Amino acid sequence: MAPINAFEVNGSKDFSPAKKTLPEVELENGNGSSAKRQKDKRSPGIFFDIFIDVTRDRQSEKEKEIEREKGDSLRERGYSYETLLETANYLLSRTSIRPQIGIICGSGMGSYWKEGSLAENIEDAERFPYEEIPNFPVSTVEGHHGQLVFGKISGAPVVAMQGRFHYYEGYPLWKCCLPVRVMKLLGVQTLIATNAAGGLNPEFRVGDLMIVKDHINMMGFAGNNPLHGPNDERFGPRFPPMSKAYDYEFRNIAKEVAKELKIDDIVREGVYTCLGGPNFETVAELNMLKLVGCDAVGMSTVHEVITARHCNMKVFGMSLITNECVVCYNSDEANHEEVLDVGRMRQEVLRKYLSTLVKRFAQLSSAEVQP
Ligand SMILES: O=P(O)(O)O[C@@H]1C[C@H](O)[C@@H](CO)O1
Ligand code: HPA
Repeated sequence: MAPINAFEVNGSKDFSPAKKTLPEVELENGNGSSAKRQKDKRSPGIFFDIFIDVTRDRQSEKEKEIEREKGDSLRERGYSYETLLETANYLLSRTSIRPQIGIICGSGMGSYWKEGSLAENIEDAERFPYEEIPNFPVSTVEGHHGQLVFGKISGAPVVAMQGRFHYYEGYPLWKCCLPVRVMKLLGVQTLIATNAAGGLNPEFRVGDLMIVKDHINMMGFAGNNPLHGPNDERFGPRFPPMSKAYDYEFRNIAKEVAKELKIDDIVREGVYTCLGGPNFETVAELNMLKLVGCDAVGMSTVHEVITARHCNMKVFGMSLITNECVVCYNSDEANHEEVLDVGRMRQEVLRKYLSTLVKRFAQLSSAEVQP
């Protein structure tokens, strides 16, 4: 039997290369007028002019309506550039800190308890409870502090979220990520997003730290994305690339620093994914996530990183592996207390590691702006 030729479809052979130019098409606009009709010599001049004017008026009315709706829906969502600028200006008028780095403290990293955590060790700290910040959501997770902390870490000006917003709390993704855009308007150039996560990679151990190399946006597969809806170009483009989401240089620095601090035996690198929560995953779900290349699973971060990259912030992601994911039916079940306990046990290491990283990232950024 003759081998099947990939170019042979339904018996016809076409080996010609793809045409470089596209065939001309006649475009019909939304109101039914077309270039052809405009050129139609048989149309009586005066009626034709009136027809064109009416069409043009209708078109500009329609455009205005679309613009109005776009503005309204953004306002309704409390997410307009102007609204977030109001929030950023409120904060800037109450603190002298001009943060360069934004940090989101995950479940194991100071969002639940004060003593010893990174967020509690910020120098010259000025704290803003979320409920006092205009247009800000409030934390509903029990035990989350829910405050923005401005100050310095190793001399670098920072703002830290002590408690984040999760989708499972009932907030839409854009609202979970609102603080990231506020950070951008505060002048933040680098986002450090941390989280607690279950380890899927069989080589990971509880208490390991995973530098996030990439993510899989599971919720995005179903169309749930923080950038869904009208796009405001002042934040970023309609179709942002996401193939360099986690900064390569930051990841290398994190590996170097892990060696310097002699914690490289617990520092890993891998792919993070986020599901909506609040339930922990089924065995079948975890097996599927493993199969598609996820090393750790959590309930946050992915949408924050998408929002940060959309507005051109550099991103570093770090997961604390708080539990081994249960991938057979006779193992113990995951629970939130375990997540918090591991966070508490690792907080000293995390504080040291992250504060060194803040210092190095800040040095890198200031070196980049030198002429
Ligand atoms: O805020 P993160 O993503 O660190 O919190 C994880 C996910 C859930 O909120 C919680 C589960 O224990 O930890
Ligand atoms: O196993 C987990 N699954 C989802 N989120 C988590 N956060 C900590 N551990 C986990």
